[in-house]
Amino acid sequence: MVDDTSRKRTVRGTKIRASREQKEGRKAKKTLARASNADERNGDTPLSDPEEVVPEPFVETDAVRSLRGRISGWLEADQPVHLIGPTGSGKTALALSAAAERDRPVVWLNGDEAVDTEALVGSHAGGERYEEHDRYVSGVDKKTQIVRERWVDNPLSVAVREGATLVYNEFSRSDPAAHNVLLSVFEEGVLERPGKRGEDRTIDVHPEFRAILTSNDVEYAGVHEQQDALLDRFIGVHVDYYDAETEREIVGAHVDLSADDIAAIVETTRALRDALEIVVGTRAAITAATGLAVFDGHDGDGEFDDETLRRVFTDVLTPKVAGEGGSDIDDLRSRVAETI
Ligand SMILES: Nc1ncnc2c1ncn2[C@@H]1O[C@H](COP(=O)(O)OP(=O)(O)OP(=O)(O)O)[C@@H](O)[C@H]1O
Repeated sequence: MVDDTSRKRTVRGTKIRASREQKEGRKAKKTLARASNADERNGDTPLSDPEEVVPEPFVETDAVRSLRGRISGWLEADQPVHLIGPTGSGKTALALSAAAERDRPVVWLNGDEAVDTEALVGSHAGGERYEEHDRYVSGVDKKTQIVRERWVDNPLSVAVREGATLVYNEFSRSDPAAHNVLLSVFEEGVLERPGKRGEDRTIDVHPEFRAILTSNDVEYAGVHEQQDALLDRFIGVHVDYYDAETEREIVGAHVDLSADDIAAIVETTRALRDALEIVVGTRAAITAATGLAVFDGHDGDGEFDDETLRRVFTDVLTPKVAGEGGSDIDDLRSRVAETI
């Protein structure tokens, strides 16, 4: 019977070549380590394939194609594009369609009060303690304690590094101070990661990185005014409501109603848009159509009766005035009734 102690001694004294299995194992471990580093760096930021972000449905009329052509042209000219327009006019759908046209991954970011520099760029996710065991030579177990600072990149860093198209929706809802890091991205092609320690504190902007930002017109409540120095670096494309034909096609693509019904809904939407001070976007037309498809309410001639149209449009638009007192809702009801 072989004495265990002596076997260890013998083995320790012999130079052992790593077996093929050991080599394969180490290679696999390295691959895994690389993959998990990438996941870690990307944090929760998904990199979408361009075809995944195509809005569904997406209607392309001359008006839509012309706007998207302008956006795509400016992106090709390496200019960040800022889509500005009223709520529900189609900015997000256009931004995603233009992003999908580029054959690059897409990173999505939603602006709001909570977005600060860290949320854009990344942060330390705490220290991670792990033990490294060296069992290369059987019988020898060398342990080393390593504490590694984990840094997790957020959407801007991921997009800049990967050469993605960043779609930054409702950009003007975020605190303008958070956007200081954007200046050097667009001006010098460098992203600084404040808070990051070590040599890779900055990232060189990938040549294929592009940004499409969307904002409601600045007069809308709750929107911060962004610094001029930054706005100056964007191309501004105004996205107004589409022409009636495009709106009809859009509403018809979303809701299964007859062409006559869709035409009546779009005509009513556009009349209310002109008559009321509140924003009556294409989204409102789609929502009204969704309701009308359920409530029906056709008269003897097969047309929507006015009373049903009034009720549905009042319900759709009430959230825009609710909270400002009951009299505003009464006012809305009578203005809708006058228009329809
Ligand atoms: N070309 C299009 N084809 C199909 N649907 C569209 C198109 N453009 C806009 N829409 C639809 O119209 C509605 C409003 O569009 P979107 O959300 O893009 O507007 P927005 O201007 O980004 O709105 P908000 O300012 O509220 O974010 C959505 O339901 C969207 O799907």
